Amino acid sequence: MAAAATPLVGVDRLTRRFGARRGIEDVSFEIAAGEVFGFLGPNGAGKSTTIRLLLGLYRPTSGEMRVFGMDPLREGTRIRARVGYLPGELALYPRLTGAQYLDRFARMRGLTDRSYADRLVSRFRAELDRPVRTLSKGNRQKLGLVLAFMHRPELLILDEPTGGLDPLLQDEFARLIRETVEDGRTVLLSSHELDEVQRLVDRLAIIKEGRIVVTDTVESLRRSAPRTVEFRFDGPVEPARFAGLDGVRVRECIDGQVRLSVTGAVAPLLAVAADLGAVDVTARRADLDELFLSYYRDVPTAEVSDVD
Ligand SMILES: Nc1ncnc2c1ncn2[C@@H]1O[C@H](COP(=O)(O)OP(=O)(O)OP(=O)(O)O)[C@@H](O)[C@H]1O
Repeated sequence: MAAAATPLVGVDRLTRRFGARRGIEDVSFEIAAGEVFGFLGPNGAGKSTTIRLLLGLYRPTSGEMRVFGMDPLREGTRIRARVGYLPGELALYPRLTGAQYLDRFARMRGLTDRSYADRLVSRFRAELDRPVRTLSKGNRQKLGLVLAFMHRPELLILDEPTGGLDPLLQDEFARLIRETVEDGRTVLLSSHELDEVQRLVDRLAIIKEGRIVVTDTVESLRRSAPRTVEFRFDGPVEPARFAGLDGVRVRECIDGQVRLSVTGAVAPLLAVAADLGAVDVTARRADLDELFLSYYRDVPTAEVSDVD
């Protein structure tokens, strides 16, 4: 999906250093209204730092950013009033109960109609009666989600949202995300888990060591992701016959069994296989795992080692 003329979130060459330490470097992306945008990267890549900058909680070293057309540094309070934020590390006062949290957040946000909040509580089976210090990680996360969504904010910023949720609640969360965008609202979802991101988002940026390495739609990334193709022959074959083909990488060649990673056209490959007398073929649907790992490992896709 192309970003709208005025993106809801716009980040341009944003850099934040912590003394000599890297935070993020030259990060640029845009999020259009109504989009679910994924921010994917390994631990320490810079996801939380970017989010904190967008919320006006950190001052950038250099670069530009806008949220709802406003500058987070000067108008952070106004921005935060329109955002539902689930931090990666949910810091809650240990003695307060979930119910007390809900009351406080409702008052702070001037929320008089609590019916949506109540529905969220029952959907996520959030425990409201116990002090939060006695809650498990998953139960704290459920409370955090209710607090982030309860006032139907225009923009949800969710840092590692499904950590600790069981599979049923992860499905419930996926439904909530879909409803949120059907409602015309926008979601920025940060995660280090590809599965979580590819299931939920339209477009994503992969960040590594503080820099964006790719920004694209999940659909287009999937199209460019390598497929695994395996051929079986009656006897040993020469792998060089395959290795010379464009977009083909030989991952394994043992006796008559050849396993390949294929990103290019398949016709030349099938011609070689037919010429060598292939007796069987299996092909696996392209998934993002190998592509994703290639970005994580910082080697070109064609050089990725076996990930199976
Ligand atoms: N307040 C800080 N002081 C010093 N360094 C910091 C601070 N906050 C972040 N960093 C550094 O910035 C880099 C990016 O960290 P960040 O927390 O943004 O990563 P992340 O992608 O959110 O990781 P994770 O998935 O583990 O939460 C790291 O090298 C981290 O050590």
